[in-house]
Amino acid sequence: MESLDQLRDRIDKIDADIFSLIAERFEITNQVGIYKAMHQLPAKDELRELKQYERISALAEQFELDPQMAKDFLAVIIDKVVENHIDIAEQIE
Ligand SMILES: O=C(O)C(=O)C[C@]1(C(=O)O)C=C[C@@H](O)C=C1
Repeated sequence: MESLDQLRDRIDKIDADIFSLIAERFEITNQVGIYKAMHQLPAKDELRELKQYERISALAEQFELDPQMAKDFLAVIIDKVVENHIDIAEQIE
C-alpha cells in the first residue's frame, strides 16, 4: 500500500496534467474567439454547447463518473470561454 505522501504526490501530478490540458484548451478556444470575432459570429453557440454537454455526459458515464458533475465542470470552463470570446471581440472591434 502506498503512503499518504505517495498518494498525494500522484494527485498533485494529475492536477498538474489537468490544468496543463485546460490551459491548452483555452489556447485553442482563444483562436476560436479570434475566428468568431473576425467573421462576426456570436461568442456563444448554444447548439454546439448542447452537443458538448451530451458528449461529456456520455464520457463521464463511460468512466463511471457522475454525469452532472462532469457537466457542471465543463460549464465553468465554457462560461469563461464565452467571456473570453466577448473580450476578444471587443478588442478586435
Ligand atoms: O465551439 C465553439 O464555438 C466554441 O466557442 C467553444 C465552446 C467550448 O468551449 O467548447 C465555447 C463556447 C461556445 O458556446 C461553444 C463551445
